[in-house]
Amino acid sequence: MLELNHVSARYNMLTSFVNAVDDVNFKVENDEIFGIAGESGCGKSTLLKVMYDLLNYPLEISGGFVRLYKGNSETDYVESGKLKDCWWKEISYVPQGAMHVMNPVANIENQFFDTVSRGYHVKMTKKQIREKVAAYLEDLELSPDVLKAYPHQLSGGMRQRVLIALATFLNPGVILADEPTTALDVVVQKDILTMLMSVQKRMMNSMVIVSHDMGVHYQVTKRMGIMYAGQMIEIGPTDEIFGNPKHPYTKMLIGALPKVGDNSQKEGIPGTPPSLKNPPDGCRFADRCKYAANECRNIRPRTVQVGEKHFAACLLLEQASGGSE
Ligand SMILES: Nc1ncnc2c1ncn2[C@@H]1O[C@H](COP(=O)(O)OP(=O)(O)OP(=O)(O)O)[C@@H](O)[C@H]1O
Repeated sequence: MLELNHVSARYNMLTSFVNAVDDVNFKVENDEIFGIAGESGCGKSTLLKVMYDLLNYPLEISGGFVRLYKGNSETDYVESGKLKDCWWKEISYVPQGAMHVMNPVANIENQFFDTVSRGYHVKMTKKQIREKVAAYLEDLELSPDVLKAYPHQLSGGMRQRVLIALATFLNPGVILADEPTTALDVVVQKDILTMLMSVQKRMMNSMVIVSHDMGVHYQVTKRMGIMYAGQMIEIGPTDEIFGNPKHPYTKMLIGALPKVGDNSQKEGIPGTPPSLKNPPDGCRFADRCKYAANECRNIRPRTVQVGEKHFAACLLLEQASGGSE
């Protein structure tokens, strides 16, 4: 299980800050696929990096923490700053762009040797590792022949599958995947999503998928969060987000999706999100929201419960509910 406790993060540009993640608070349960959606630049990838403790300059945590629980324990955990010790074995990360993250001069077998040496503290011979890796690849319906290949010799889809195999080989409790299907054609996308789902089903771990593609969330995730301008503005079961969205932004996002048999003209969302260098004090969506009242521009909305396991941050919903978090 992974818990985010009022997490804020920013890029330190020396003369200013880009406040890419603002006060994000949620848990990813064991044995679930959780999705994070939102338009480009809203902070999805930054949030995933913070969840993995991949805090390279200029990115820094400016508030809160991430807590990674080991196995099913509620008392054995590690927090931001220490998560690196758990990389590969307890938590792993499939970054965007499989080509760029693999070592171009190492064949896939050597990349597996590397992974094992970073994640396992017990000694295994190369022969033992080779056998284990080959068996794992076969389980994932990947030919062990890929082990001899270099990344540039594989297709985009195959590289992504190998990356997922690498990230999941040591059976981590949490897997984070950033835009795992971007830049792949639809048939390959389907293969990748099927692979992720089958890995999760087998390991029964927590998986977090970041994607701007709502179709990916609809097909794969059980619960999801919608980000807007660095904040998590709605979170709930995926079928509720699609069937009964509450936040005006989510409503517009879902309303803009094409549906089979619906020939009506779809409306885009007018305007652009605010700058994250100097975001407004009130609701960050107010300038684009057709329901916004004057006070929405001044008062920061609190997160309120709007259904079973369903939460949204909107002043109008807060007023309607009486305002409990
Ligand atoms: N290295 C960086 N230095 C400064 N600002 C950055 C850096 N990386 C990202 N940002 C800014 O942080 C904000 C959030 O970016 P992020 O990449 O997390 O968004 P995203 O939702 O993942 O977008 P996309 O889907 O386009 O990747 C954006 O305003 C972006 O310009």
